[in-house]
Amino acid sequence: MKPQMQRGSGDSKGLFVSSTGTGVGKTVVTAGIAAYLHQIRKRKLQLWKPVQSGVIMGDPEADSYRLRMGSGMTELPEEMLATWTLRDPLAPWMAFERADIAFSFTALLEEGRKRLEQQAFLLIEGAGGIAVPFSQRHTMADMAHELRVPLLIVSSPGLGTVSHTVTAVHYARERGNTDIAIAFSGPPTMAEVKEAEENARMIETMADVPVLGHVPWLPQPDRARATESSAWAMWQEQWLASFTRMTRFTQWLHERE
Ligand SMILES: Nc1ncnc2c1ncn2[C@@H]1O[C@H](COP(=O)(O)OP(=O)(O)OP(=O)(O)O)[C@@H](O)[C@H]1O
Ligand SMILES: C[C@H](N)[C@H](N)CCCCCC(=O)O
Ligand SMILES: [Mg+2]
Repeated sequence: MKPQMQRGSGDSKGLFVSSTGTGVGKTVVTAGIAAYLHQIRKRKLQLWKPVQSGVIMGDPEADSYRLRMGSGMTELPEEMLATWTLRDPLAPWMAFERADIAFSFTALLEEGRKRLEQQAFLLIEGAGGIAVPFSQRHTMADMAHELRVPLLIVSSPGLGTVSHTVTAVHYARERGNTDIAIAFSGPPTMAEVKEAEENARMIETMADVPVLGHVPWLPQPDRARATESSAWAMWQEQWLASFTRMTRFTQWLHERE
């Protein structure tokens, strides 16, 4: 595997978490990485969801809510976490259009660069998969590239993942990204260990990217318990107990902190 670092200017550090599609596990993985960097590594952190759609602020289903509670960074106001919260559950391009909002990619990048300058590691969760558009011209991959941060693509461990993941990596590269890794997220029922390992090997060989491992399957507190900080504390404790043993993943993170 070629070591390919993609870094912001100066001391800016961050990570863009994307995926092969929507609903694969970006929020769970981003919250889990944040809990690890914040609680175990004691790293100064910022969390950012540039655009979320299909929710309202404060809804326990909103990514901004789940990132804040899942990371344990409850001192962060939820409003700081998400720049745009759009009602319609659509790709940002169409969600902006339907809400009659004139979206500016340049302004979003400016905000990203300011956030990167704040002497804290910036964890960004994209919306949907890697090719999801903010606008006619710009996608999630463009944002990761423009901000010069490494890209983590969350994908499924099971049948179908090889084509989805290899395609996603090729697309990300075509849009300029060089430092790319994969994390599997999915229930144990989705793939036997042997199958997930074989899928990882095919992806690594075909796309020349590291597959950092299969994160724990650990459902977050449901809507009924989403306001209970003890339920989130238990989720973090269980997540960290498993995640800290994923040495390939944690090593990859340490090299980019
Ligand atoms: N590792 C995991 N453990 C437990 N549940 C998971 C895991 N990964 C994904 N899920 C579940 O799968 C669903 C989708 O996950 P998640 O919301 O993290 O996806 P996403 O990629 O962030 O979606 P979006 O594109 O809407 O932002 C959720 O119900 C979530 O709880
Ligand atoms: C509403 C959903 N949860 C996401 N935030 C947006 C997903 C957009 C997916 C667009 C697509 O790939 O077709
Ligand atoms: Mg999400």
